[in-house]
Amino acid sequence: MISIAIIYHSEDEHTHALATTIAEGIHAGDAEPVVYRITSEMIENGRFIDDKLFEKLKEVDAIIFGAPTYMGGPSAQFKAFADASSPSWETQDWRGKYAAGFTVGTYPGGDQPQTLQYFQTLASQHDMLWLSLGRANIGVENINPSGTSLGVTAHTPDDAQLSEACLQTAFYLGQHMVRALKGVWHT
Ligand SMILES: Cc1cc2nc3c(=O)[nH]c(=O)nc-3n(C[C@H](O)[C@H](O)[C@H](O)COP(=O)(O)O)c2cc1C
Repeated sequence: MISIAIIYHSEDEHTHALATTIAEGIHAGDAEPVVYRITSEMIENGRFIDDKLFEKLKEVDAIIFGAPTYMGGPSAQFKAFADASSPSWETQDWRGKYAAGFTVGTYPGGDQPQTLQYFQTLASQHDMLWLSLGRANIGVENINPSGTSLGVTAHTPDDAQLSEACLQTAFYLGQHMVRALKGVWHT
């Protein structure tokens, strides 16, 4: 069975809600999500350490990265994970796997695409294949309201719940990744 890792950090549950919804989209496509939440407690002296995670990531077919946007980039907790992927980079363990990303910020123009650009750079360092959303709204209503092609962006004015459109975009990404891995593209 196709397995897709979702590796993310979330403090206040918004990124977590997107991760959960992406996992539902993966399930709906008849594939297995491997969901892993990075927490601050996993980081000691600035270093994220979990050798078992990196062993597991060798086996999955794709990795989807997620983090809140903090000061125009991914949160430090996510960055600690990314830095800890350096040994996997040395041996190019993730080469040829698909990658994608999602993020949340307070403001509609809160620099969320910068976070996605960082994820894309991380994926490129690992020689992964970036899965964009393209024009994800073709034939599908009420998704990707920001029109961001790099991945899923959401915003949470006044710390409110995520909009239905943001959640549907996350669900779409999960399904989209499964379709990409099966080589069956949405029209
Ligand atoms: C240190 C810090 C920096 C932040 N920087 C940004 C930012 O650059 N742009 C933005 O739109 N929101 C920013 N936010 C808001 C968070 O992205 C927002 O609260 C998000 O929902 C947090 O995700 P979470 O609920 O998964 O923890 C920042 C929040 C914190 C705590």
